[in-house]
Amino acid sequence: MFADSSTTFTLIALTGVFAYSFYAVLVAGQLSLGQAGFASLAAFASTQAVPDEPMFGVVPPLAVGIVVGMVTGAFAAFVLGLPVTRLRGVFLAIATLGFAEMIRIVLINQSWTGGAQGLSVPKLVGPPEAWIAVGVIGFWFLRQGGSKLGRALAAIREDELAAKAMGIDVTRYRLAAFVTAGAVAGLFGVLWVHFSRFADPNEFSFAFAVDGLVTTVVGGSTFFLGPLLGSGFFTAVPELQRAVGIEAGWLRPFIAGVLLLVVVLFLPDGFGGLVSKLGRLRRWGGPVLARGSLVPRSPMPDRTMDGTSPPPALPAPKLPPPGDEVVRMSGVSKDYGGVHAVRDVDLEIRGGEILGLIGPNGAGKTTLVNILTGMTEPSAGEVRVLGVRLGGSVPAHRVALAGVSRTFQHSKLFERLSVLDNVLVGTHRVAPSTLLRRMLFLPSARRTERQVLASALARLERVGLAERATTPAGDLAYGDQRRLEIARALAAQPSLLVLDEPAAGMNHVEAAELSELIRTLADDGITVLLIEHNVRMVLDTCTRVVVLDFGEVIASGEPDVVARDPHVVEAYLGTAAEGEAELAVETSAHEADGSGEQ
Ligand SMILES: Nc1ncnc2c1ncn2[C@@H]1O[C@H](COP(=O)(O)OP(=O)(O)OP(=O)(O)O)[C@@H](O)[C@H]1O
Repeated sequence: MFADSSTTFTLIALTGVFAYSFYAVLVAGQLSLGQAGFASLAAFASTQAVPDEPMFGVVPPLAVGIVVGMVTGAFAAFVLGLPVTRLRGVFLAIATLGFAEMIRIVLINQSWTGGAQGLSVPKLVGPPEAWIAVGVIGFWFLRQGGSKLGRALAAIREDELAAKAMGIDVTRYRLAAFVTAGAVAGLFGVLWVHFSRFADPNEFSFAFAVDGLVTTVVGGSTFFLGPLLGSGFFTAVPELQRAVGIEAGWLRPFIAGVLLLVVVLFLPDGFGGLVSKLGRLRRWGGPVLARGSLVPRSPMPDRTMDGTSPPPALPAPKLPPPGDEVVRMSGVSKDYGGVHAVRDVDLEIRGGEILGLIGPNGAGKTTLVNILTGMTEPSAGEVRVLGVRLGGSVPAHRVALAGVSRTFQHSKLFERLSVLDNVLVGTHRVAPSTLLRRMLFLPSARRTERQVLASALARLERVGLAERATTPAGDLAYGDQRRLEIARALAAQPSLLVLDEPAAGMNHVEAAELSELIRTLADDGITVLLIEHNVRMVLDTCTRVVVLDFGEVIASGEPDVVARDPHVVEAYLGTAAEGEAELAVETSAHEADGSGEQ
C-alpha cells in the first residue's frame, strides 16, 4: 500500500511510536498485549473529536485528536490496569489480549465506527508529524531512564521483592507504567488512522499487537533507542525486498522469527542492548551514547570520581535516639499449615542496639524477619516497627519507607544491573523525584542527581566495593554480593538495618571485617538486627542476643551469658553434628582468647 521513501520514513516513526507503547511496560517487566485495544479506542475517539478547522482558530485539528486520543488511551489503561497489573507474566498477557479483542469486537459492532467497513478520515500526518511524535516519546523515555521513576521500574523488572524492600510501591509504579503505555498507544492510534486515512477496527488485531511486541523485544526493551531500532529494521526489510526484486511475503515474518529466537536465547536486552553496551565502553574515552538513558545501566552522568568538589549530602532522616523503642512484637505466631514456624514471640529492639538472632536451622529466624519487615503476615500477635503498626493492610514498602532496610538470606540483587546501579536503587527512600525536572533540564535535577550518586558511591566505599562500581552485580563473587546487599540497604539511610545471614559465604577475615563494619554502623546510630549462623561473629558483634528454637524464644541477654545458657547449648546439641560442633567450638574459642578474633 505504501511505497515511496517518504512513506517508509513515516512508517518507521509510527511503528516506533507503537513499539514505545510496549517499551513503556517492558521496562517494568510487564508483558502486555492490550496496546492494540488502547490504540483503536483512541483512534475512534479522535475521529469524533478532530474538528474540520483549527480550534479557536489556532489549535490544529491533529493536536486536538492527539490530546483526546492520549487521554482516552491513558484512561482505558488506568481502568484496565487497576485489576490486571496485579497479574504477572503470561496471565497479564492473556488478560490484556482479551481486553484488546473485546474492544475490537465492540467497535466492529458500532454504527459510529463504520462497523467492519471502518471510517474514512482526513490525512493529517506526514513525516514531520510522525517524527516529532517519535522524537518526543523517545526523549521522554531517555529522560525517564535516569530518574527516580526509571530506577524504580528497572528494579521492579529485575526483582519485585527486593524492590519492595527498597521502599518501592510496586503496585503504583506498575500502574504508572501501564497508563504511560496506554497514552503512547493512544498517540499511535490517532497518528496511524490520520496517516492511512482510514480507521478500521479490524486493523488493531492480535497480529498487529504481536508485531509491535516483537519489534520492541528485538530492538531492545531496556534501552531507549531499542523501539526505534526495531521499527527501522522491520520497516526497512520489505522495502529492501522490493528494491532488490524479491517478492517473498514470508521473508519478513521469517526474519522476525529468527531474530526473536536470537534475542530470547542470547540477547535478553535486544539489539539495543548491544548498542547501549557500546555506548558504555565509549563513555570512558569519548562521547556518551547512552548517557542517562538506562537507569541503572548508565549511571555516570555526574560522577564525583572526577575530582570535582562533592555535592552536598542528601538530607538524612532522623534516627531514633538510643534506648527508644524501634521494634515491639507481642505474642507473635506464624503457622504454615501444621508447621509452627514462630510461636508466641515477644521481642523488643531498642535504638542503638546490635541485636543478634540465632537458632538452629528451621528455628524460625527468617520467618520472624519477614514478619518484622512486612513481607509475611503473622497468624497472631501485634507488631509495631518505628511507629508503624503492621497488619494485613500495611505493605512491605511502607515498612521500608518507615526506615527498615534489609538484606536477604539468599542474595536478592538486581543481577543484571551494575554494582553502582543497585545502590542507586537503594536510595529510593531518600532520593527526591527528578522526572519532571529532568524533562525540563532544570539545574536542580542535576544537583539532585549528583547528591544521589555521591550518596551511593559513599555506601560502596564503605563496604569496599567502589572499585567494582561498573561491574554487573551478578558477576561479583559471593562474599562481594553480600557486601553489595548491605551497601544497597545502607543507601536508604535506615533507622533499623536487618541483616539475614550476611556472613554466609565469607571467610573468617571477611566476616571479621563485616563485624567491624556493623559496629561502626551502630556507632553512627543505626540499630542492627543480625541473623547469623556464625555464632562466634554474633557473640563478638552484638550487644544482645536472642535465641530461637522451634519458633520459640529460649534465651535472651548479653552474648556471654546466652552462650553459657544450658537451653541454648542443648538446642544446638539437639541438631545435626555440624551445628553442635559450631556452638561448642565457637563459644570456647571466644572464651579462650577473650577477643573473638582468630
Ligand atoms: N513459606 C513457607 N511455607 C511453609 N513452611 C515454611 C515457609 N517458610 C518457612 N517455613 C517453615 O517454617 C520453619 C521456620 O523456617 P525459617 O526459614 O524461618 O527458619 P530459619 O531459622 O530461618 O532457618 P535457616 O537458619 O535454615 O534459614 C521451617 O520449618 C520451615 O520449613
